[in-house]
Amino acid sequence: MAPNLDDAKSVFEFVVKEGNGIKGLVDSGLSKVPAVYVQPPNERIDKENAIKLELPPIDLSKLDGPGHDAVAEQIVRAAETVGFFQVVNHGVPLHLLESLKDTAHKFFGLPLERKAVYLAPVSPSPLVTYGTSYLPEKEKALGWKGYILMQYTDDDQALQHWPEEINGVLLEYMKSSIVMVKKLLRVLLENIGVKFDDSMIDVLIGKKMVAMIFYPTCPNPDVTIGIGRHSDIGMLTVLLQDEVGGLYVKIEEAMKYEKKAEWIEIPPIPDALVINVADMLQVLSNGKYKSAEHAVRNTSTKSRVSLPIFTMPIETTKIAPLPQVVEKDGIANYREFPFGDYMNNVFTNALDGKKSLDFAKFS
Ligand SMILES: O=C(O)CCC(=O)C(=O)O
Ligand SMILES: [Fe+2]
Repeated sequence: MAPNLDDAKSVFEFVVKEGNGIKGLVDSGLSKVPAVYVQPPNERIDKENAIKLELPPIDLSKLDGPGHDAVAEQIVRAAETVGFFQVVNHGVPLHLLESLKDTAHKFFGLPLERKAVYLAPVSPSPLVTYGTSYLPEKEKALGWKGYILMQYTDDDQALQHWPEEINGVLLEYMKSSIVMVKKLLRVLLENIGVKFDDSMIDVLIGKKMVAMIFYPTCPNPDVTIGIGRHSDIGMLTVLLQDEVGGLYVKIEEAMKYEKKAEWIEIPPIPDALVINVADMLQVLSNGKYKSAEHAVRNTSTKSRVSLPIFTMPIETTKIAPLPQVVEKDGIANYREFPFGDYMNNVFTNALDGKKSLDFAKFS
C-alpha cells in the first residue's frame, strides 16, 4: 500500500518493514523527500565546503617490478594521510567491473518480492541481508539508499546462499580483490616493520563481506544523506563506484588543506577501485594509518551504485597495536580487545563518525 508521506510511521513501515526501500518511494512518484529523510544540518554534506582529491590513481602493476619502492611509498603516504586512495591495474578484470555495476542496477530493479525475501527477519540465509538504512531503528534520520550485504565464508557457501542472479560475478569480484588486498597489506605492514606472513594475513582478513548499494535519485539531495558519517570497521575496504560520484571523506584538523574545506570528494575514475583504511588497521598500526570518516551524498540527476568489499579479522582475533610499532612509538595508543566485541559495539550504535574507535581507547 502507498505510504502517507506526512506520517513518519507509515513511511518507515513501507520502506523498512515491507522492504519497498527508497526505490519504492521514488517509484510511487514522490516530488520531495519525506521528513524522516531530512538530516540535521550538521549531518549533511555541503558541496560548497568540499574539495576534489585530484591525486592520480596508484598503478599497482608496478608493485611487481622495479617500480616497487616508489609505488609502495605512494600507498603508505596515502594510508598515513587521507586514508583513501584509488588504484588502477589492480588485477580485477575491467569487464567484471562493468558487469558488477549492471548487476547491481538489475538487482535493485527486480520486483519487490524478489528482494524482500532477504529482509533481515525473513532472510533464508544468515549470510544475506537486504535493507535500506544501516540501523533504521536507531538513526535520527534515515539514509537515502538500499543495500544487499553478503557474508563470505567459502565459495561453496557463497554459491549456495547468495542470490543466484548475482553470486557468480560477486564471487569473482571478491576473489580477485582479495589478491590485491593482500598485496596492499604486505606493503603497509612491512612498512611498519612487521614481517609479512600468510597465516597472519589469513586471520586478519579471515572475514569478508561484499555489498551492493543503490542510491536512488533524490529530489532534495542537499538535505539527505546516502550513508551517514562513519569509518569502516575492518582492515581495508575495496570499493567500486560508478561514474555518478558522491563519496566524501571528512577532513581532519591534521590534514590541513584549504582552511574552509570540510570534505574531500573522491571522484570517480574510470577503471579504478577506491581503497580505504579501516579501524582495525588504524589500531594495529597504533594510529599511523588513518581510518577516515566518510559519507555519501545523494544526487538529483542519476541513481548511483557502489560495491564495497569489507575485509576484517575473524571475530575471536585479539586486536592490539602491533609490538613492532609500539616499541618504536614508546606507547600503545589502543588497548587489546577481541574483534568480535568491537563489531558488536559498532552494530548496536547509530553511525556517528569515528566514535566507534573510542571502544579501542584506554578508558
Ligand atoms: O557507496 C560508497 O561510495 C561508500 C559506501 C560505504 O562507505 C560503506 O558501505 O561503508
Ligand atoms: Fe564506508
